Amino acid sequence: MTSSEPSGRPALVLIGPMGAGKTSIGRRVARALGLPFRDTDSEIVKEHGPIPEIFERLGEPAFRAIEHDTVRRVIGEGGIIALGGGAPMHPDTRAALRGTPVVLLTVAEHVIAARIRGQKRPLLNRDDRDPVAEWTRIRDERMPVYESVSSVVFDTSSGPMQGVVDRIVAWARAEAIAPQTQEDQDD
Ligand SMILES: Nc1ncnc2c1ncn2[C@@H]1O[C@H](COP(=O)(O)OP(=O)(O)OP(=O)(O)O)[C@@H](O)[C@H]1O
Ligand SMILES: O=C(O)C1=C[C@@H](O)[C@@H](O)[C@H](O)C1
Ligand SMILES: [Mg+2]
Repeated sequence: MTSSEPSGRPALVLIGPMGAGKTSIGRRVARALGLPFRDTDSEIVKEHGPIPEIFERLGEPAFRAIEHDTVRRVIGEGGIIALGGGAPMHPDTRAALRGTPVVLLTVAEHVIAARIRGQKRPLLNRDDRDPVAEWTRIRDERMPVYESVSSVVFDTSSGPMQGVVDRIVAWARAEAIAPQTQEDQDD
């Protein structure tokens, strides 16, 4: 069986800080590989409504519990999966990631302001705190955890998004965790 067939295991999971590109890049990687794409934030929104409202109504711990249930379900479904920025902080989620190829996307602080502008991210829009300073604080706090569960790191700060997509697709094929091109199969 190749990893293009549903195996009950994800071909690849994307993690990383808010705005690193997990959703945008994950969707394109899935399209390039002909695999299904799931985004845990979108799944949560479908079932529970907008994320800022969940934070407001129920608080962050309740969001994390919902998120963990969603991640566990989605991980069981296979394909290319983008996690929410904070998902790997849950120990059970880290355990669920064991044995799965995990791609860490990073992005430099100097480009994050443009990416998060105009978006509602509850952890970055608290009180009168500066969203970029909050982003950096949270990124620094989480980075050791991200690194501890990742198989490979790609930075998305510069160059066209498609360049990162191509590098992830090539890596996934080289690691034999994604369908090969016809040329590869003919070798
Ligand atoms: N080279 C690039 N790589 C990734 N994203 C880029 C790039 N250049 C611009 N962007 C933009 O940055 C934003 C990345 O946001 P995206 O929602 O994909 O991040 P995310 O990692 O899924 O964040 P979150 O943790 O909040 O879900 C998008 O609006 C995307 O168009
Ligand atoms: O980094 C985080 O904690 C978050 C990232 C987003 O993907 C959402 O899951 C939510 O806004 C929280
Ligand atoms: Mg996302």
